[in-house]
Amino acid sequence: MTTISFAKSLVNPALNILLKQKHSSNLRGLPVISSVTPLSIILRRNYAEKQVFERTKPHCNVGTIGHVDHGKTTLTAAITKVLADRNLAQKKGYSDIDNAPEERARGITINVAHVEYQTDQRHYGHTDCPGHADYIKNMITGTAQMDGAILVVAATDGVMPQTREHLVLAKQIGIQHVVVFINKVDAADQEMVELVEMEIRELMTEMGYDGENLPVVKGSALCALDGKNPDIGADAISKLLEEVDRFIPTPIRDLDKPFLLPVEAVHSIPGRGTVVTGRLQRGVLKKGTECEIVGHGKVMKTTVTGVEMFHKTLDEAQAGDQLGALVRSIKREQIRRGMVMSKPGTVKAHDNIEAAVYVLSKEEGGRSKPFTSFIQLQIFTLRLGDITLGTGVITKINKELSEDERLKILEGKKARNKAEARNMTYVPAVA
Ligand SMILES: Nc1nc2c(ncn2[C@@H]2O[C@H](COP(=O)(O)OP(=O)(O)OP(=O)(O)O)[C@@H](O)[C@H]2O)c(=O)[nH]1
Ligand SMILES: [Mg+2]
Repeated sequence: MTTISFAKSLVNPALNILLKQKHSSNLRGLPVISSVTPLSIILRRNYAEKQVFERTKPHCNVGTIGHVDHGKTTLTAAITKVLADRNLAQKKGYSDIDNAPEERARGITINVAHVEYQTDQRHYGHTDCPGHADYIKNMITGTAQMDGAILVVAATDGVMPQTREHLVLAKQIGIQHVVVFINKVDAADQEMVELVEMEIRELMTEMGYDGENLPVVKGSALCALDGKNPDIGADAISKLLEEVDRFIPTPIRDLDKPFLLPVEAVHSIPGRGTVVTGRLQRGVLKKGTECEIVGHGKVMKTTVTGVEMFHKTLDEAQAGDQLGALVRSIKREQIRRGMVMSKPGTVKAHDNIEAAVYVLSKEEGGRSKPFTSFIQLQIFTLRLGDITLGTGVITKINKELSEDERLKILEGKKARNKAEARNMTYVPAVA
């Protein structure tokens, strides 16, 4: 762990780095990096037909993570199908979830997608994350919204690079409860499935989870989706959901604190106004509430004139809800990702923070080269207590450089001249 300082960024070179702990805070206008949320598209389409959301069960946010093509989206679709058969969800087809043209063309998930379903116990918001290494920032944003995760591992492949990487990230983000689904058992023999289970339990232990005891469910999302082989299809999905209900606790939400909503996306609804979407991080948000939108050097006062979750209107959103808030007299262009919506006077913007960071090693999907002062980083999700933030530049790394280290930087052509190199400090990627 190394202490470094961040300031506002000018550019966004990609880097996998997670802020773990806040030492002092000073943040202004750090954009929240996030992905397009289909929730907002749903909101746009459905704002007119308003159903009312009734909060009859505790709400929990889960989602699917894992290596590319292991079946996360198929599983998400299968869950909605199995629950739709019990009137607990609206069935979502595979193409309803991966619905961007590029996703369809490439057959991979790029943006996270949010779907909604219920079990007998709870109401769920489910985020389907992309597995492809190129979209890791979307995965991080998606995972940051989860209270627990479903790790999908294909029995045909076993543990693959993003299985490991997603687990490292989930752990760093603070996901304490992971249920494993070994998928594609229709295409693998029994021996292989058992080997994969051993492999994944070992990996989970290595990552600091209770690998021996955590639930591992085996099945085939595709069979469930196609309504075939119920023992590995629908029944396996039901078993998975039972384990999710049992193993992932409903988090205790911070309902008493002033509300705070980091802006994930902003949309304009013709005839209605501007809608801000995101996950309410703390407090409750009611229709008619006065609020401030803070960040990027601005503080704007407005009133929330409507609140929605998964197409339905809400009288009151609670911490943990993935919502859309209609705001009065503010144009879409005035609000950007990176701002937060909060109770007036409770949040101040800063442009400097000091933080302890955990830097992913090359093996964990991070970089192999050292960081230098003034390097500009993209920090996909920063969890500073309650705040989720975005991009930054390291202005100072509090570690002295040895002569060798300085030379290494020079060789790496990070410094423009020797004088610059002498003033640089650097931190090696640590495991
Ligand atoms: N045989 C078999 N194939 C499956 C199963 N589940 C998914 N697949 C296939 O595996 C491929 C990838 O499935 P996806 O659901 O797109 O995988 P993904 O993990 O969402 O992929 P990314 O989001 O791009 O990382 C598709 O061709 C699916 O039809 C299964 O249970 N059995
Ligand atoms: Mg997918």
